Amino acid sequence: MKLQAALDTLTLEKCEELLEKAGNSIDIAEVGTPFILKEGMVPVQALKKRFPDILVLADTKIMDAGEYEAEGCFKRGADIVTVLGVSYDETIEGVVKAAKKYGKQVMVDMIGVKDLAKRSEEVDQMGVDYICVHTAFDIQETGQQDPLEDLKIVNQVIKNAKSAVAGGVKLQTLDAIVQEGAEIIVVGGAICNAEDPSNMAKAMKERMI
Ligand SMILES: O=C([C@H](O)CO)[C@H](O)[C@H](O)COP(=O)(O)O
Repeated sequence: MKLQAALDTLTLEKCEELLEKAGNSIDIAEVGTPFILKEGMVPVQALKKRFPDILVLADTKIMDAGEYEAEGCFKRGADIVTVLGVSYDETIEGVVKAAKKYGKQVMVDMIGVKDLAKRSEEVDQMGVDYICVHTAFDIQETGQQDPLEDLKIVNQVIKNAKSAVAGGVKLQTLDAIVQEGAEIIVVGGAICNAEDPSNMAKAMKERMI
């Protein structure tokens, strides 16, 4: 079970400080979508160079030119890229093609997917590595989506890919997710906004088996 720290709001300097202090607990450093929108691929390149042993995920949320866009990320050091589950099959297949070319990995972000079971079954046939249920930041407070329930749906239908979960995961909600099982647990705000981010990352990783 891997801990993925979603780096959405910290400066590159703060991200490096976090990985320096808690790198043993963080399996995957996610350069989050807001970070990429602000800085492009610069943090992906910088983190990969400084922490070659930590997997770097570029949270690009690709949904248009799959192969072309993914290739640009892999060339710049990303180990994993994200593509949206609501994309056309051709886009997801293009990302998979690029990943195979570079020996890298693909995470499909199921944010906004209406029929999670059906789409997960479809995506599971496309050679992707991870299928990630994701409660969008903008609906986390509404209570209309439960990451744990979504994870159960995906775990029931996948045969090839591994599951991942993202969106509002906190120390208090971690144990139930760990019990259900997911290959990757993505945590953003609960780590980055903690009083001591490195201690929080360590505490969360300790609870993951
Ligand atoms: O992908 C993310 C979000 O859409 C911002 O782009 C986050 O990295 C992901 O949701 C995890 O963050 P938290 O919800 O803060 O744990």
